[in-house]
Amino acid sequence: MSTAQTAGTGTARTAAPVTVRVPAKVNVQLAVGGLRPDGFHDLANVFLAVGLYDEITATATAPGEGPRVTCSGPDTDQVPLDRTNLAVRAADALAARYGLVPDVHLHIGKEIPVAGGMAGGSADAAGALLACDALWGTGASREELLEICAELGSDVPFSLVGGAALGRGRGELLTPLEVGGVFHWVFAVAEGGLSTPAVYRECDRLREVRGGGAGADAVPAPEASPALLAALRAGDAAALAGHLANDLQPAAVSLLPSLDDTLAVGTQAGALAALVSGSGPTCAFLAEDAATASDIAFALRASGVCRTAHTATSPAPGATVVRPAG
Ligand SMILES: C[C@](O)(CO)[C@H](O)COP(=O)(O)OP(=O)(O)OC[C@H]1O[C@@H](n2ccc(N)nc2=O)[C@H](O)[C@@H]1O
Ligand SMILES: Nc1ncnc2c1ncn2[C@@H]1O[C@H](COP(=O)(O)OP(=O)(O)OP(=O)(O)O)[C@@H](O)[C@H]1O
Repeated sequence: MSTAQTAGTGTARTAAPVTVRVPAKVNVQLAVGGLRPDGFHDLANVFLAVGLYDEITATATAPGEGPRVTCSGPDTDQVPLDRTNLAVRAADALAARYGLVPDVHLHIGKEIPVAGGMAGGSADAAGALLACDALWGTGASREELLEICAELGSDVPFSLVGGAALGRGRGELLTPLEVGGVFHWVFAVAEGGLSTPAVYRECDRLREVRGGGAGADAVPAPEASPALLAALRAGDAAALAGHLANDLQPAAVSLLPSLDDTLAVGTQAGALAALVSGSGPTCAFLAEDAATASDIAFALRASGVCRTAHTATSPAPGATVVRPAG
């Protein structure tokens, strides 16, 4: 047992470490509208949580020590271990709201690719928020947690709620969606990452070039596809395959043209459909069943077009406390 000191009240409590598991996401539809004055784009963002997880463990440290973060997993060297880490920013934000000193060690067990378009940093932020809330006994409401999530990043609210949801605004305003079955996926992880702002900038640049300089006014308001939402509701993989769409895909491919080869290999190996996940460079392949997903992952690994490939199913639950068991 360790001791947490809350600066706001000056009282010491004993608290066991808290571990939270948080899923990755794939955007089954990402409709990108025009550039807003605040630098974000209006979206119709259909999020689906997938069963690839980061685990965030929050442990109380000595009073006055401040936050500390460590990370384990294949991409550890690309994760910042200072106050810019999104998990630390989440702990800082919760502590600031409740007048506490964030004396906490956050350990990230990382499975989600870094800068891969699967909301890995966002997952860590949502996980750290929930873990610190439990560790410190702050008892923040769901609404308060969602508000802090939205301040931390556009994808962070979805990492907290999981399942499937339509994200409006810059992606932070969520409406839960019904999912009628299990979907089987393969994710091809690229060597290196892509910067999300750079991919949005490239999307704007391509639109300018292809629209003959017509600008943001020519971009239609983003709308979720009713046929795609119906396919999700029905749990119908073949129908969903026909409606997967990502407006950021041309930009990601423009920045990393080898993604076309990755998409082709997975498609030839039997995927129902292939697309870039969010801002990329991870490529997502929808498969008919678990056996086909394994075959596609094997073909992708053997081809050398990606660093590795994972299979996973969706939907997956949002951020969940796994230790201490509830
Ligand atoms: C590509 C997606 O992953 C799809 O879910 C998200 O839209 C990105 O969400 P995120 O990584 O949480 O992004 P944020 O941390 O909120 O924003 C990072 C940067 O991405 C760009 N950005 C992000 C969201 C949005 N709706 N429009 C944007 O243009 C902006 O340049 C912003 O400064
Ligand atoms: N806990 C964290 N895990 C990973 N990256 C982090 C974390 N905190 C900060 N970062 C920084 O954020 C950048 C983006 O990482 P992240 O894994 O969130 O990208 P992403 O999955 O493409 O994001 P999204 O899909 O939400 O656009 C990294 O390059 C890294 O510098």
